[in-house]
Amino acid sequence: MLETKQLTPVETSPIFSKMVDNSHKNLVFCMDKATGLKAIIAIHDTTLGPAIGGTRMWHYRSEADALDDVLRLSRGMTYKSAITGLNFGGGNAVIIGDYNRDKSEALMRRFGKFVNNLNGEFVTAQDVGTTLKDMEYIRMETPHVVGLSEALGGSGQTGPISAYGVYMGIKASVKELWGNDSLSGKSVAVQGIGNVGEHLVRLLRDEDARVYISDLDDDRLTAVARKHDAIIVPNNQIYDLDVDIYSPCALGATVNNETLKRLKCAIIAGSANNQLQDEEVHGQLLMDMGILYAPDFLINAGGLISVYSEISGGGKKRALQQAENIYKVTLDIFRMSKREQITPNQAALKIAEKRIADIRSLKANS
Ligand SMILES: NC(=O)c1ccc[n+]([C@@H]2O[C@H](COP(=O)([O-])OP(=O)(O)OC[C@H]3O[C@@H](n4cnc5c(N)ncnc54)[C@H](O)[C@@H]3O)[C@@H](O)[C@H]2O)c1
Repeated sequence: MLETKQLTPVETSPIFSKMVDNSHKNLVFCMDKATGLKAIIAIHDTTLGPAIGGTRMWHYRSEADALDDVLRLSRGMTYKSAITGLNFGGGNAVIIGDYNRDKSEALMRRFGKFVNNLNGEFVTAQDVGTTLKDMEYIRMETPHVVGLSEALGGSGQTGPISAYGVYMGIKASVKELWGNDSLSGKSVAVQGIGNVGEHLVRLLRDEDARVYISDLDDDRLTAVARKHDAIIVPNNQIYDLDVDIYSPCALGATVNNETLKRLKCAIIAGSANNQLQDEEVHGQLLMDMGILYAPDFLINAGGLISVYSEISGGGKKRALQQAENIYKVTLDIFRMSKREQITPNQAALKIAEKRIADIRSLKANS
């Protein structure tokens, strides 16, 4: 008789448990010694369509941080598409490295080959640390890239339309709190004046809001302050300002235990993905503190709307109309949040998850 040997249980890998936690579908690790490429592609959900998401290049403190970022970003993309009514799933990619020092044509093209191997299950676009030029390099290796320059038939920079969507979300939040949506005389702290932030500053200043700005790039700060008559504040003081609105437009997780002790605003509404360090904990804390939070994945969907128009052929006018609709959806979310006594983030997730579940069952039964 064969002796059966008892196998010792395999220690649970933090990678797999992290995938299980948020039901991720696929995770691809991309490595190329010749170009120094180290990247991770995460596919969260493809119920509504191919997983779409940016490729971010960032000097992460650790590979674990990069993994956490890509898992959170890809999940956010699923809900962003779902709540905006687009037929995309959610995915994202991160390239680990300093975009000023480590980027090259060969590295981006090698990354493009990894994207191509996924046969269209993942479609990528520009994000923090990548440019339209990088998208052109990726396009040399795969058709599964959007947000190309207008000269190449793409929809061009997504910053302006993303900023417009965020502006709509801010106006809806102001209407919810103060009964009318005028920004004249309102004070806004914009953290990060990059592609989205600068356009947002312009829209806010056009409506006569008082705008404070911070960024890591001093030259850019001076130029934007001069161009739009905005007030520069040192990075570490942005959370202490006595303003009506805090608008995070740099990186995520800036709403956390530390900053919540300092923030004095009535509204948080910005473009950065994953602004709440912990959705449940900090979403609830904001509600308890009486700070109105406009869900990031809802109001920053302008860029996605823009690249969707590139694929669907909807055109700029249609994309602008869809971005304008963020105003109405944001107000609907606030109403649902009040009615059901849940946070605005939970309300937005509930609507997005319902759409995904409905379409999943429609597909299963057809
Ligand atoms: N570009 C889009 O269409 C789009 C769409 C949706 C969401 N977003 C998100 O919005 C945010 C901004 O996007 P972007 O395209 O403007 O990026 P960007 O790289 O052009 O600009 C980001 C800016 O933030 C600054 N910054 C970084 N860390 C900072 C800090 N700690 N304090 C102050 N400033 C800091 C950078 O110096 C840079 O100027 C990102 O989180 C991005 O994921 C962008």
